[in-house]
Amino acid sequence: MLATNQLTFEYGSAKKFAFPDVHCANREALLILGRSGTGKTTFLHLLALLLRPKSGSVIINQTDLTKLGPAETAAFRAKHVGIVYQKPHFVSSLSVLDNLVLANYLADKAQDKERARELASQLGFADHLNKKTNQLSQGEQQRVSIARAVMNQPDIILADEPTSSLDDDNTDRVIKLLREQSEQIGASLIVVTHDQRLKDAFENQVFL
Ligand SMILES: Nc1ncnc2c1ncn2[C@@H]1O[C@H](COP(=O)(O)OP(=O)(O)OP(=O)(O)O)[C@@H](O)[C@H]1O
Repeated sequence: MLATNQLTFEYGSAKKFAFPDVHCANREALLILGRSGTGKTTFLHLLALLLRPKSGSVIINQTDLTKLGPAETAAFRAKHVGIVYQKPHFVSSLSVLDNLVLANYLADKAQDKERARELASQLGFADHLNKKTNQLSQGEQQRVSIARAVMNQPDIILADEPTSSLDDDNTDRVIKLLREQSEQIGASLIVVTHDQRLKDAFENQVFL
């Protein structure tokens, strides 16, 4: 479960944001829509406490993330939050498999190569596990990114514009995979996007 309460943020005094309150229960999905520049990435980064709000709270399960110190926040995020970034960030010197188990390492968990292989076959990139990530197409990298986000069975999955560079077929596929994965592990799924194609795929929507 994720809930926010009266979140505000500033990039200096010229750029101020007051975000609407959002709530997303376990197994629910929420689409946050907004045009370019309305603060979607900023909002997603506040939900993951990658940015610290000026005021307000971010509650995940029973924990108010804004009350945690930096080290506790990083540990909480690694264990409980899976993030699919707008542009996938991988360690380019590592294989796809090692990029996946890196998520275990960062969450202080045992490396689970079996789960990585299982996710790779579910998400359709099992043949690429030993390749470097830059040898994969954009659509394949996006699927690896989803697998990495769910490696630790997080409570919350946050996805930033996961479909903006994909064609219609891959867009449908990525949204289906995100929804299936979040339902399988009982997570809350929050997607921020300007991609109007996603409007029909989500019942719960908030506009920034
Ligand atoms: N580090 C920063 N310092 C100052 N201003 C910033 C910074 N990051 C973003 N902004 C500004 O804040 C606003 C919101 O940016 P943000 O990236 O959150 O928007 P967005 O809705 O995700 O946009 P897009 O859909 O184009 O990715 C923009 O006007 C941007 O220029």
